[in-house]
Amino acid sequence: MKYHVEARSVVKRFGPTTALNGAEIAIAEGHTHALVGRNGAGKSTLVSILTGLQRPDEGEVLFSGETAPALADRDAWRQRVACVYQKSTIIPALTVAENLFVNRQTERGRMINWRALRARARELLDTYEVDVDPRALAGELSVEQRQLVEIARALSFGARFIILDEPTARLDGPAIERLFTRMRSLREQGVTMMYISHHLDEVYEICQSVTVFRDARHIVTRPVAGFAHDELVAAMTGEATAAYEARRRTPGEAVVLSGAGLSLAGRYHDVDISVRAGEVVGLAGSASSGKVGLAETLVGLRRPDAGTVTIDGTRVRPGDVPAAMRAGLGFVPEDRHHEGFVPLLSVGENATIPIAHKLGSFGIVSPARRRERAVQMIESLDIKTEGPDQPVGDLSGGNAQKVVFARALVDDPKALVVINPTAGVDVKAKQALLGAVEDAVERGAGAVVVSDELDDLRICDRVLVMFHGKVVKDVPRGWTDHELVAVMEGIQE
Ligand SMILES: Nc1ncnc2c1ncn2[C@@H]1O[C@H](COP(=O)(O)OP(=O)(O)OP(=O)(O)O)[C@@H](O)[C@H]1O
Repeated sequence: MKYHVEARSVVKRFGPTTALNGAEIAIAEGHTHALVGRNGAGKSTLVSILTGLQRPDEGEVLFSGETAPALADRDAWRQRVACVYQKSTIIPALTVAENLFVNRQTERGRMINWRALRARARELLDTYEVDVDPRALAGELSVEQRQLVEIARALSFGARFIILDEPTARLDGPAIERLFTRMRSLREQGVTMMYISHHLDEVYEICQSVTVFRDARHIVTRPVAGFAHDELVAAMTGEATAAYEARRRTPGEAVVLSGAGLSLAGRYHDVDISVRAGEVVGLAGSASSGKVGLAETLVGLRRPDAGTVTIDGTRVRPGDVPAAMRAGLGFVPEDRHHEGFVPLLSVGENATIPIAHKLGSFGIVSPARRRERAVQMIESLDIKTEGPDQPVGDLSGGNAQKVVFARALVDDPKALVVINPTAGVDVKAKQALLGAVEDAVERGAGAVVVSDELDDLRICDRVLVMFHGKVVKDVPRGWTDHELVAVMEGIQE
């Protein structure tokens, strides 16, 4: 078989952590090949090595049988491989055209000709059938449009190998389908792709072959056809894993979180929501439904144009996160990179921010108590880290998400709001996080779970479905995927 890309016996260490330990991958020409594994298995580290951003301590990378270029030769790497990361590399303050030609605007030292730049951008976008205005500011694009611009930019350097690192994590159902259609057409044109995802159903849908990494090593490579789901999960986790069983409970009477008459222009209109102690309420809907905006209002990240938010009996000042937390809120934001954690602070410091005032007298935090609490959280959420002193910025994506979760739970919240709580976490960790929400609810909290994932919504006692900024249906437990999706897409009320 002809391999487009190979990594052989790759070792990569970060201090005491061995992120890759003799890891291998070989991707056949023209294949869409999945790379899966638990959080911290070494997938992103392999991506950084396959894209020439990091040098392996041992081992080698080959493209079409030839040794990879020197790290400093960025152009040579760009011609061989492109990567669409979950986190955008697009510069929001620049236009689409500028982003497409960043670092290559001037040819032979000439002044930038803006008109020509836009025309070239238009041509490039047309070639790859991307319907985006080259004059638009990149920061105003949707996640989907931004990814398409990144794919077009990647292909424009001539790369025939694209890595997609969790590309669907922030896309809704229809956008995922459109991405898959595009991937199929790229494959027909002979483009080779490596696809990283924690959604195994996507792996079965779009990939032909799959490689499993576990604990920094290659475990198996097989065609996806005939690779049973249970077997794949067992290869990832090293053991048989049963499906998560949502628990049954009877919600109490007391309302612990409510929003009344909430409106925010362009997002949602005149919404009432009320969550009782011991109850999990889901919020579902497409990207334009307003569900994330509503949740962000409940936690104080957004100030509504009208309406009130009450947490555990306290009417909180709109748009004031600390006030909401003082009233008893714990939350997991949508974008962990912005509002979730402080990368330079340690795991322990991040996880205990909300209780800093309780860990010592006179506002001075006792390091021993912080450490003790942090160690408890690391154990209970199974966070893969060197220890509480490691900066969160060094953790793998899924493990950083668990730290954000730890922070949300550390002060025993009365009201818990989690937005796409399991984004980027592996199958087993997903169960641990959903279990942690159910535990908090059993201790008397009320929770709101906002998610694009039907699996996350299964723990909900009821799901409020939003469509174009309105709550259109209150769906009790027992729904089927098909029924819920139909309501979310506005097909059925
Ligand atoms: N810059 C770094 N400094 C220290 N440790 C690091 C660094 N980058 C990665 N690691 C460690 O290497 C290991 C592998 O991380 P990597 O990000 O490759 O995992 P992953 O498989 O991509 O996980 P996820 O599914 O959570 O994204 C982890 O234990 C991580 O903490």
